[in-house]
Amino acid sequence: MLGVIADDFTGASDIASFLVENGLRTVQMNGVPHSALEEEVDAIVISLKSRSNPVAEAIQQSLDALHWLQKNGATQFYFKYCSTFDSTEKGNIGPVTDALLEALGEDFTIITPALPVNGRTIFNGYLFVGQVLLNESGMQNHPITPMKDANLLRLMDCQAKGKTGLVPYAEVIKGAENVKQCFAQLKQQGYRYAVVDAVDNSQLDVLAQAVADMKLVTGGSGLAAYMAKHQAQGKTHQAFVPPKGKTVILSGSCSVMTNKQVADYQQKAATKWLDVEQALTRDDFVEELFSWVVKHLADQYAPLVYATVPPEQLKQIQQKFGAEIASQAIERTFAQLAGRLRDYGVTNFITAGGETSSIVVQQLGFKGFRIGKQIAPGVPWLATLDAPVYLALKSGNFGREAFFSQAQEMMQ
Ligand SMILES: Nc1ncnc2c1ncn2[C@@H]1O[C@H](COP(=O)(O)OP(=O)(O)O)[C@@H](O)[C@H]1O
Ligand SMILES: O=C(O)[C@@H](O)C(=O)COP(=O)(O)O
Repeated sequence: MLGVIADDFTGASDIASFLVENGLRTVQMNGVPHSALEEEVDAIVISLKSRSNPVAEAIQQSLDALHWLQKNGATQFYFKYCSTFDSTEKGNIGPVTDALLEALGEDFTIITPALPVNGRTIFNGYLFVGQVLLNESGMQNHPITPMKDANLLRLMDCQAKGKTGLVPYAEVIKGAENVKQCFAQLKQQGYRYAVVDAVDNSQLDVLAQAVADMKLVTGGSGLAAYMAKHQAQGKTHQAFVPPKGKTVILSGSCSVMTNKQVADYQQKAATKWLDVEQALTRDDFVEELFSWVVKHLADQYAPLVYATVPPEQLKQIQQKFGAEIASQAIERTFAQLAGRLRDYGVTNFITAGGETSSIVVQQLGFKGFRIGKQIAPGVPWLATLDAPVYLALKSGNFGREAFFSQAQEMMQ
């Protein structure tokens, strides 16, 4: 059984959706569960909010997740992080990978954020988004993890204990046996991690075969899709769509794509900006947002509350209030608002942004999720295991311009 440790909630539903689409019976859990899993499944995904926590906390959460997965029957482990890496030279991917390797008694793994279906590819160890390098893609302006370097070897060398090598494209296309030999050579030369090039899905297919016996694999959801395909051997599962119900959209991502999605939705529905200053200074601000949402719940399209701003405005806000204070105030406001709306009877939540989605789901407190139909690659509908509540957790960069209306048009 495959045990996945995902460093945020959008990332968790992303990988879970690809596992299901490729035939594995999968559940997604909200944090490390307190009891054993009763269902019989092929894969378990644990959603953590560990991407930008202090490193010791991220390690502890990840090890707790590993131990729970081991107790619940997982035999191979996947550390899922963002396809845009979202981890600067001080980030958690290296230290968490080291801790997981150590706990499993292993000394080698791979680094593969590639997700070609969403334009994330790796060539000569550099991560591209579409046709540009990661650090030219808009990710250099990310509010929490500004990516100023696209070289995955350099990023890992700054973060992790060991040395990082490369399996270049020319070697990957020679096939799985050759890739395994490259791993063996790198290991012999004292490397602990291998960045593996992948410019399209066929390299991920090769790589999935090369890592079939690797105890710990790390990467984005692209490789996991092919690992699932090989494990499931042609099985398929029916994915659900959510029923129509009271719906709200909460957007806390400032990515290029989310900015476009908010602009698109402003032409279609009632939208309200979450002003950081008011979030910081007014005790009744959540109540005001709540009343505004309630007023629009019967509209044709659901109301959207958004903190999303373009890079220039983000810079000004961060200079005025401090980046951490601003982001915490926004996350707190979204979490409280989501809680109020759930108590009021809202059943369908669409959230944009990894940190934003994570805090909202943690606040709502459901045990876990079944995985439904994808709205866009990597963004499925989720049904909670505990109540008739449905969520779509959209990674900042995923989906097309009309994502928010498309998600609602799928409801039956
Ligand atoms: N207007 C804003 N000013 C300052 N910080 C913001 C603003 N809007 C969003 N943020 C913060 O930026 C972060 C975005 O991260 P996240 O939700 O993970 O989005 P993404 O998926 O694009 O990475 C959140 O912590 C959020 O609170
Ligand atoms: O791999 C991805 O790109 C996503 O699954 C992901 O990790 C989402 O993170 P955010 O962009 O912070 O939503």
